[in-house]
Amino acid sequence: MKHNITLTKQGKSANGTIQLTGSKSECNRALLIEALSDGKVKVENISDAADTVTLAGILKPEINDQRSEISSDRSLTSNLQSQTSEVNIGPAGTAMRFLTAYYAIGNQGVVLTGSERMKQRPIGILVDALRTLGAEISYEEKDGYPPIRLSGNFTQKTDKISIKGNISSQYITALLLIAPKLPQGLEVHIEGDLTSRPYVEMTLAMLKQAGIQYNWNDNVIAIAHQPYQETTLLVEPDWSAASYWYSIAALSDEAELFLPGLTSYSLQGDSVITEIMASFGITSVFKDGGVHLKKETKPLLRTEFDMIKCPDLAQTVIVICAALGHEATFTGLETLKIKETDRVLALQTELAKMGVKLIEENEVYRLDCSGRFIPQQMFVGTYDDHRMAMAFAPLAIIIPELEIEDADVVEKSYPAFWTDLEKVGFFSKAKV
Ligand SMILES: O=C(O)C1=C[C@@H](OP(=O)(O)O)[C@@H](O)[C@H](O)C1
Ligand SMILES: C=C(OP(=O)(O)O)C(=O)O
Repeated sequence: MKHNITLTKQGKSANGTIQLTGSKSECNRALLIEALSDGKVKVENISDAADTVTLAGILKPEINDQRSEISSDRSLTSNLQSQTSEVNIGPAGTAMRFLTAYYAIGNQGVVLTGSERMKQRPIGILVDALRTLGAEISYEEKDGYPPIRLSGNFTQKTDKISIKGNISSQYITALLLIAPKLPQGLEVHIEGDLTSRPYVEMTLAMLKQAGIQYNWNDNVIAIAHQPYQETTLLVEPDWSAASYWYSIAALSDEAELFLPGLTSYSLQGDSVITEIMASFGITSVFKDGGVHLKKETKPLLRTEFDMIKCPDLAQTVIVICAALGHEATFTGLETLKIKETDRVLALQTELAKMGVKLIEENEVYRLDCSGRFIPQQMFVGTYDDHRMAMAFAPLAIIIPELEIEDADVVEKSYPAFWTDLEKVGFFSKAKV
């Protein structure tokens, strides 16, 4: 059952310490590496993001028992336990792509499926690459989209594949994660531009931590067949989740927040939020084992933002600009249309409720704040997208009564979001 909440905020200051959950992206990679490592790799600081819990439950059937008690109707379960062959990963895109590669080279026949939205998120580019490698995969419903059937028969036919880089980096990560297990290793040739590049860098850095050597030259990444080394992968808190705290700081008159565990040398590309938010007067000081955010008043001069390396920050930054009435242009938003929802359309629809337009011209998006107003009340539609809920929630600082649709949507990456907000003076009430 979906339920909405009304969010209000007392005062315009935000002070406190917020312990964020582990990075969903790091955890999902770590779980795959662990599963492929023949027991050599362990994972520490596992995230409680629903997407990660779902993936862990599928890859580590022994924790399924515990999960069945905590699972919500959103985190769908794998039925590996009951020995049937359908694996349902719900709305977890990264997990869908990684498991496609994992089962493609395994010896277990499965049908891999997900939420209704997952059935609209393309997977054909990855399936084609895996078929070229030797996997047997067919589509159960619509060509190019989940659900897919993986036969469990795999004989490597080639060690070189070409793959488009501009649709989703997750396809490339999925291939790199299985590469060390392939008898002939793998050379991935990336065609055209590579979107979300820091996520590929994260994959390679984590493989390296697990003892895997690679070579990245121009558009070719090569990984030989090789064993994993014994190691423990320690997951850092989630920088994409941290972005909402930067947003709260930016919209407050006064803010001092401490986010333990975050580092300046993060594997997560979304740590670039520190640089982006410096332009909004938020300083980030790394000390005491985390990052201290502080609001300082300074003129906001930056007007161009390229989100191609950090697409998950796009909603956060666009909503902050809209809230501040700061006109800016945004590029690198192409992949937003195939995420949890069409995020461009969702932003356009919701920002229109405060008179702000996001106008596209030749892949450049201009935020037009000429008709902007601050309503007394606003209903925020969230479209099954956790980032819609979290990017708009800070608006409660400036909008007296904010209603947010389907509050549980945040569970996908940040289940404690609403309770964390209460620590700094937000108040959320179930809407009846
Ligand atoms: O590899 C990952 O962990 C992710 C890659 C990005 O996707 P795309 O490469 O599809 O942009 C990002 O948006 C997603 O939330 C997580
Ligand atoms: C796009 C996202 O996730 P995924 O692709 O894993 O569903 C996200 O968390 O913003």
